[in-house]
Amino acid sequence: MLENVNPSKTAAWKKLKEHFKVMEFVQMQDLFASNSKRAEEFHILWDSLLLDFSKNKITSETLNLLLELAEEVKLKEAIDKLICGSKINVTEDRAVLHTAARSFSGHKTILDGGFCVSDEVVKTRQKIKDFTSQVESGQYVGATGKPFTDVINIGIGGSDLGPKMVVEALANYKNHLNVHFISNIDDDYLFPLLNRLNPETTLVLVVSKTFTTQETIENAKHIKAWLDSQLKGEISKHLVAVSSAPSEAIAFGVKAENIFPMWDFIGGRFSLWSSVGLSIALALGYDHFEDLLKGAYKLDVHFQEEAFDKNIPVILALLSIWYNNFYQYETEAVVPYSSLLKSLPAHLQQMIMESNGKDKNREGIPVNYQTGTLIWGEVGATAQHAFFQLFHQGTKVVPIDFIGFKKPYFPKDKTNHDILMSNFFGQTEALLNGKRGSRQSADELDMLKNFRDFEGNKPTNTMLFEKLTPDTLGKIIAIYEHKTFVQGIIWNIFSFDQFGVEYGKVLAKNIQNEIKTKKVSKHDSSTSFLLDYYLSE
Ligand SMILES: O=P(O)(O)OC[C@H]1O[C@](O)(CO)[C@@H](O)[C@@H]1O
Repeated sequence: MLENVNPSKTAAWKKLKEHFKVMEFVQMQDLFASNSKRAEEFHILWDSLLLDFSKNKITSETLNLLLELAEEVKLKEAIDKLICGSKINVTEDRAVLHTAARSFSGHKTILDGGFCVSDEVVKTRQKIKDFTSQVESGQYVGATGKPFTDVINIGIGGSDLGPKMVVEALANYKNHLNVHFISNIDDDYLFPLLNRLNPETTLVLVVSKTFTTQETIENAKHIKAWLDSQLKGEISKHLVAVSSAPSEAIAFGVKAENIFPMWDFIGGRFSLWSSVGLSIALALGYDHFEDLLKGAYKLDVHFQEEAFDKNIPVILALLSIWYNNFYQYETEAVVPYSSLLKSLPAHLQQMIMESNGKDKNREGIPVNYQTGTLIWGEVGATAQHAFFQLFHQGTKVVPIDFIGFKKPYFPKDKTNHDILMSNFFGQTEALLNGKRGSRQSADELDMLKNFRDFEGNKPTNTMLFEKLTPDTLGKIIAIYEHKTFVQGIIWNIFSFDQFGVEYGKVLAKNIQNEIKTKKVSKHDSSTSFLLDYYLSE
């Protein structure tokens, strides 16, 4: 069990509140002016990742108090409990072991009842490896004997966002298999895709932990019917399931040997490291999938062993707490300077907001402080030309994570990469320093200067990696997973359930029946009004 500590009652929180009164109007430019070694003081260099967090509204006192808070909420004990497989997902009575799915420590994690997670992980990795190499090599073929060229991954939420993001991000590592992702129920997307594909050479992965998620199952039924109508022969060769409900998958028509396990100790939004990552292995080849896992594993070791003041996820989480709970900034942005990472913000949205969007503490009592960061973003430099204006001159402050790479994938000519990265550095500089004395000519109106000048003082973290590789991407994702975990611990909430979104699914099912029978039962007057209008001819 996790300790139950109300963060707002801790000594550190009280001291942080007092300290905030001093810091609230401090200008970061002044902090830099008074300390020429600020960047040296506030950075972490680990495994060729440089995190510069000096452009934040902190002093060493702020950091020490935040670290005190981490101690008071017993963060170290919580991390150990996470990694060793304690049942910290209390509301669902489960352990939380996504780290075990990417562990290479050789350490055996045994659950109550004697189930050896590590043996199961090793067995599953081998199954993924064997299947992937058979499909890649053309040894495993479809109903008409042809090798596969395309793979459709049907899944939603964690069964889609993570794998899709990784496959896109590592496009330069791809093999000849084209992997397509279907998540929404949307014929306008599904039909054109199926029209483009040849059923003879299309492999279908139905990825659903529960095997009951409506969007996934309806899409799967539709695609199965498409295979059935177009192919003569054994269409089960085209069907693979990733699920913790094998009997449902078999009832659907998947052969037992084509079912890959999902375990209840890995939440959907943390599952890309497990069989849910089968689409990743198929798209990139197993070895690259394993490199991704190894990158995340290295970060796990860093997270568990490094002192908190040099611990990347811990520092990022503490800064986020500082802004969320003291400055009361409501959102955070993540801006990766690589077009390949365009789906990273969407993956992080599910991972962070489904985890920490909770208003009750671990005793079930409403919290009296803010939880759950709102996260959003887009790739740089595109984002600069979309919403950065508000970052620079808006009334809202949005702390931003800048993620960049020293080298591009194709290193021959760095010209464009250098331009991209000049923007990366230039933006954080402008956000820090703002702009003063903008009058362009002697006779220009003083008034115009007011519009061109801006004060800066906008916080950013800069994460500079060597290159976007599977190993690097594994680290990036794991950093945010652990940052999310740390925040959940500090906020004293349960980060691994999702009852709200599950209830939404139930209501949708009821309404679907009403639409089918055209009989609207009792809802609030707005919902009834809308349904009546929807059903009217
Ligand atoms: O894998 P499943 O069971 O189909 O669930 C898909 C997604 O639905 C959710 O339960 C809610 O969106 C997520 O947590 C999960 O990733």
